[in-house]
Amino acid sequence: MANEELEALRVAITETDNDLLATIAKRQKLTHQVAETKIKHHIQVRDQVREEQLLVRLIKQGQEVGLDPHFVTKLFHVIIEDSVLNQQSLLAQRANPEASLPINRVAFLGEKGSYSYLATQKYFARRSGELVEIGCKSFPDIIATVESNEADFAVLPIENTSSGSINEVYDQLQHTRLSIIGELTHEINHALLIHEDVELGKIKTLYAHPQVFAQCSHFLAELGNIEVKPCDSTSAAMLVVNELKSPEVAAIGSEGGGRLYGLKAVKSKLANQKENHSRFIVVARNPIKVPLQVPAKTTMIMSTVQSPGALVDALTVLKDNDIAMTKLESRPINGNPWEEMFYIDVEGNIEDGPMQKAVESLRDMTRYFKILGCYPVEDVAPTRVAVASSLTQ
Ligand SMILES: C=C(O[C@@H]1C=C(C(=O)O)C=C[C@H]1O)C(=O)O
Repeated sequence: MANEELEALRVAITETDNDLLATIAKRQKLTHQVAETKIKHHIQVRDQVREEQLLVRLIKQGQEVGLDPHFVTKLFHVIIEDSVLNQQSLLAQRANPEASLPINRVAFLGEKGSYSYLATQKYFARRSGELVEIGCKSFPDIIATVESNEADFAVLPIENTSSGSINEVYDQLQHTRLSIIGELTHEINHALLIHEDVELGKIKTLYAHPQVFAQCSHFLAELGNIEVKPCDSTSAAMLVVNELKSPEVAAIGSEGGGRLYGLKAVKSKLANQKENHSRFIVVARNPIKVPLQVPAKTTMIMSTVQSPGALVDALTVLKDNDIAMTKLESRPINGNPWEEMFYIDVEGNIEDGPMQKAVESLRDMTRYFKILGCYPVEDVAPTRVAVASSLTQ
């Protein structure tokens, strides 16, 4: 009897969920039309005034039907983020028809289940065309695969909130002819993964990528006397544990990835930082044009002349042109001891006037200067509304 009652309610919930999906799909189609209109009339994709107005109205209307303002705000932040990213992606694809391929061959580190694999899936979900995944063993292999035209794109992790910059990838960028055409941030939730058929006993050996060990150093210190074995990728670590089927071994990787290898997660959130995210870049053989209606970022590398204040002078050029720097990184130059290559991320489109002026000055005053790429910003900062005040309106 209780079961029948529950079943009937669940049928009604299923129907409501289906209606919700249909409504969200309808909204998405409308925002697609909005993007077409913005292309035609050269209007900026993001309109935070409009977002604020709609959030205030929805919070109020939600409250009238008994919905918590925080819930409504959170829900619509997700919906708006998706809408903005889809519109940006459409504009970028229209501006670069030659880069919109029927088949996207994408190189990444590891195999199915690695974090790079998950990031690849996420980035290419918004692009048209079929996805062909090409798993690689190392960062140089990934770059070579795109340079030799065996792949069209590569997805590479560049920095992580727990372990910082991924130097190996920065070093690869110094020598490649490839351009950065996109970026994305992906949550990295490290879990302890063991084979499904074994009981969690005394783990003696842990398999993972060296980056993972770096991000989980506090957890490893707690574990004490355990042998850590570095692998080429998190998916390679999962494969080893799957094959060994021993209660004494475990891998660290994503829970979803582990499932693909018959592994279960027995502990999660293992990284030193609670908020553990990685930023990935997407590279291709040719640069792309970013429409001026889309927020853009530009990455450049340079080595300055060896005189006091040379780096300060270079950074002053950015300041004088009102260009905001979002990241500054330095790496040694191979073969030139004690000389540094600076990697600079700035907000701005390479086709914008102030950016062109700054680039011209930087080319003149540095020993080496190269633009690594200009690409759409994937980070959609949520529009904040004062929840309490909107309720009193
Ligand atoms: C859909 C639009 O584009 C963006 C997305 C919005 C949304 O999904 O509601 C609102 C404003 C814009 O930032 C729009 O301009 O109306």
